[in-house]
Amino acid sequence: MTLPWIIKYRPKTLVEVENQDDVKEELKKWISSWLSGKPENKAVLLYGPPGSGKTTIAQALAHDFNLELMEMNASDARNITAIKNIAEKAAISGSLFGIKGKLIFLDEVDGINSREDMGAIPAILELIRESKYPVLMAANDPWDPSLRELRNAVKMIEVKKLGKYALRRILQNICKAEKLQCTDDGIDEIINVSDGDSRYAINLLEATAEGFRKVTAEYVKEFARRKDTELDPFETVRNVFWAKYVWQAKNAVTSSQVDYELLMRWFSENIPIQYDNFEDVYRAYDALSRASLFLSRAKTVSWDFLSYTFDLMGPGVAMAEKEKQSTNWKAKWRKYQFPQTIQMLFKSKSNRDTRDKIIEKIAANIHSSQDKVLNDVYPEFLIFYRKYKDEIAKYLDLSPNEVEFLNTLTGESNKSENEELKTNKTYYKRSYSSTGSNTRKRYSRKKT
Ligand SMILES: Nc1ncnc2c1ncn2[C@@H]1O[C@H](COP(=O)(O)OP(=O)(O)OP(=O)(O)O)[C@@H](O)[C@H]1O
Repeated sequence: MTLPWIIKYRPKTLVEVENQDDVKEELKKWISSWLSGKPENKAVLLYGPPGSGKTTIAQALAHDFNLELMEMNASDARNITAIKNIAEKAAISGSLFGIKGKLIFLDEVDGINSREDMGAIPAILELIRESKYPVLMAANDPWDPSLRELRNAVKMIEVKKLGKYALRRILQNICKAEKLQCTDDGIDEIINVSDGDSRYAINLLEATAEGFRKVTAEYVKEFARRKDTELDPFETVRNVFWAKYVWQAKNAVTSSQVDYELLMRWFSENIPIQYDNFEDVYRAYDALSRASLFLSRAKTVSWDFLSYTFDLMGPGVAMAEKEKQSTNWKAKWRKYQFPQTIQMLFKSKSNRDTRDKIIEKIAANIHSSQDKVLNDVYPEFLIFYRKYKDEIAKYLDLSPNEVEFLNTLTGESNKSENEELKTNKTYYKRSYSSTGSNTRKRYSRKKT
């Protein structure tokens, strides 16, 4: 099975984690204080730049102390119900079978927007107070004023970005394990452009190896970081749709810094915009729905499934266009659209209440949970709504307010709002709950 290397080579134990000795020592002391029944601090917040190893350290810590890691990824950490849910479980001492203790891990708490996610921080504070288990958190930037109370309630531990020597060892070990020809200048080039971000460095090594079967400085430059591009979902989506070959599409998704779940919404929104042929649209949605399935399996069963998410979301969506097989194929330029569901996150509370009412009605009609409807059904629902407005309004018994809301939402997107969204990097950051807990933090993810 081909696993992304960031997952395949993620250290399992603290000993395997390069450097970060102070962090490891402090964490071991902290967990030991819990095990001795006198916890020094109820919660710890690990903070440091992306790819410095926060998620990796959390997982290795749980492994070494034989603790069950109860992870919440970036979007869960913004969801009050999800936090309360985990808090309830955490308030009960002893696990179901009394074998393993637990370590609660909330990734990317700096992604919480105090205005939009009102209640999330108080819920986390309550979780810390009530929990019978240690609560570990991670953030890139914990200095936002809205996180002040949280900072006061935890012990803060800084995770510094990895130095060149550590990064070199990580990359060289992978080259050796993969029996890959990596020149010294190739590794140097990766280290230079990665700026201490090990996730980026490993992804770049993998992308270069996959594209060229050899890692030299020259080849690495081909894939080198174009920061803005990577953070830009428009670019990732375009690179996938315009990929002529499987490896190009795969590279576009694996090197993107955009959160996987978010990326799925982008594809979901833009597949019918990019593809004209109905069968291409069908194949692309089919691949995307399978990607979504594997992502949820990756999060709940095993991160091994994550590689399928990459393959289906990138090459699966890209190769859905049959015409690509012809020699005359040319990429079609299209104006991509922001996912409607993401735009909603930025709208006022009353709008969100209206949306939630609609979701409640859909959920009741299809006998599904509201969470499922929001994540899996709602994006497609909006596409169908454009076509079958009247029928849907009648069937769901929508109020005039709800109809107006849906009409606005499915009409022309608001330019200034898009600009605002474009600058909100929080939503673009790949979470490895996606891979990390993620992925994580993502795929997320986060989340490898
Ligand atoms: N100290 C380390 N030793 C060995 N490998 C590491 C180390 N730190 C990170 N890595 C590798 O880099 C990958 C990314 O690290 P990780 O996801 O833990 O970073 P992070 O700090 O949680 O990033 P983010 O803030 O973006 O979530 C891991 O999958 C692992 O393979």
